[in-house]
Amino acid sequence: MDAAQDSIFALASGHGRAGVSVVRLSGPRVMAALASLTRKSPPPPRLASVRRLYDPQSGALLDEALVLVFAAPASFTGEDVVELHLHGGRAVVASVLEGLSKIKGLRGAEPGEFTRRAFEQGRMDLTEAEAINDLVMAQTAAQQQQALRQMGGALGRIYEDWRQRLMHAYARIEADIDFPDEDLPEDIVDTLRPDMMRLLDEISTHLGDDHRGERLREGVSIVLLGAPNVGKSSLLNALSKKDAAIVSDIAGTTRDVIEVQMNLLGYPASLIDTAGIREAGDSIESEGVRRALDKAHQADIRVLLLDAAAHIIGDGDDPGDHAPVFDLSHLPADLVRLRDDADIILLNKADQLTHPPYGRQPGEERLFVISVTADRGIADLLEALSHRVMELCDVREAPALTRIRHRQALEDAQACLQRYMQADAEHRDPVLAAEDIRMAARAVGRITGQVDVESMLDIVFSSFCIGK
Ligand SMILES: Nc1nc2c(c(=O)[nH]1)N(C=O)[C@@H](CNc1ccc(C(=O)N[C@@H](CCC(=O)O)C(=O)O)cc1)CN2
Ligand SMILES: Nc1nc2c(ncn2[C@@H]2O[C@H](COP(=O)(O)OP(=O)(O)OP(=O)(O)O)[C@@H](O)[C@H]2O)c(=O)[nH]1
Ligand SMILES: [Mg+2]
Repeated sequence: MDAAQDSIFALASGHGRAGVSVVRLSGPRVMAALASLTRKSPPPPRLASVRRLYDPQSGALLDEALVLVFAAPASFTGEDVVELHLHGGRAVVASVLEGLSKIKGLRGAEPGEFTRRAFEQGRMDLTEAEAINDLVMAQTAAQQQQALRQMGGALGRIYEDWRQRLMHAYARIEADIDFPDEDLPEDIVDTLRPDMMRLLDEISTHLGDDHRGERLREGVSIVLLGAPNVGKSSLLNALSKKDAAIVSDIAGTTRDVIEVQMNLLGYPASLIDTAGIREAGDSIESEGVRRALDKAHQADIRVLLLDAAAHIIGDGDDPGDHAPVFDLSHLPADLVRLRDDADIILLNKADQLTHPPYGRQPGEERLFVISVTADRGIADLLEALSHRVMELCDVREAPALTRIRHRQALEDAQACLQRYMQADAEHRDPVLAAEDIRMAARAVGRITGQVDVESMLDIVFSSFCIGK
């Protein structure tokens, strides 16, 4: 039996205790399955109906459920769909899933298999299917908005427009090769050049978005770095308002990477605490330092923490004195090596200074004096971080590119078009020009799933939840 002929089922709602749990079924056998579960004729499509459910083998009563039927093709998958809205709970759900697995022609669904069927039935393109998963995974409002835009087809329409223009150009070159028009000496490849130039521009602009859409989908990483004992874990806990990391006055407390998810003004970030960087005492700590540096290299935003008292020249002991002057010249060697101008620098434990100048330092965009334990300067810092996160994933030209799969396909298309543009007019072979355009069209078509996708569907849908 062809896999698409199987009927599938899965728990579509969350696991565990719940008010209602939804088990969804899709495929040609689901109406028969419903009959053997309810021992009654099915309710009419789209009319919510209460039914007792029985185990198809033992006949034991399993639940009193709300049943919904969607007849093909007017359903989410385009196939016959049955939904069982169960009294939530582990035993009820388990017994119903168990009952379903005893019915011939039915099997548990793979991750993303419902949405995959919707794609295979032509109810949506691949970018829309991916957006459904993004919507499920969305943790913040901005991610939700981006997923909804893509789910509505905004991204797919751009790619499909590009593919159509390429196919059109390809057809014209092919026609010219097959039926050269002796009266028109104008070279078709030259004629198409301005169009293809414009298309190449559009693709390049879309690619040159600094990964904003991808970062919005994945979240911005903020890594806290510094020598042991400077207060990195304390800061993680303060910013996230969670007791996520162990704090102690023993240098070398944190040895592993600790990550908390944050929602900053609707934008997603992961805040990452790391082991203090120093010549490590033992092999566990040195592995911790290695992981810290690893995270530092992948970070979107690096926050370097220093002990304010250790980096000060004259701390303004006399009340009339100027603000203290900080000297950042003696940082740990590893920090010096990776530091750059975009890094945020924090001078912590400023409560130990006589006249601490809390907050952002005048004339310095990224230098903050703070005290985590005294809660000074933290609100300013959070605001600055939020602003930076927003900058990093605020898509100016919506809809934006949202995943590496799309980026790679567009880079392929871009390379083909560049080859087409660069070909010397004198020595151009129209057959090769046509091939460049055709390859560009194929690359773009892979994004929406127009061409060449069978081999990658497993990869695309495996990151989905079971039941979606
Ligand atoms: N209970 C339940 N809630 C759900 C879903 C579901 O499958 N079941 N969805 C998914 O997981 C989403 C809704 N998606 C859906 C999309 C289309 C159709 C559907 O039947 N479409 C028909 C008829 C449209 C109409 O009535 O106007 C069609 O397009 O032909 C159903 C659900 C979110 N909430
Ligand atoms: N006075 C003062 N002490 C602080 C401040 N922030 C943190 N501390 C203390 O400094 C010590 C070390 O804090 P942690 O947050 O564990 O430091 P860490 O940078 O994570 O240290 P490692 O995990 O060892 O790298 C603890 O005793 C904290 O209470 C501060 O602003 N002022
Ligand atoms: Mg720590």
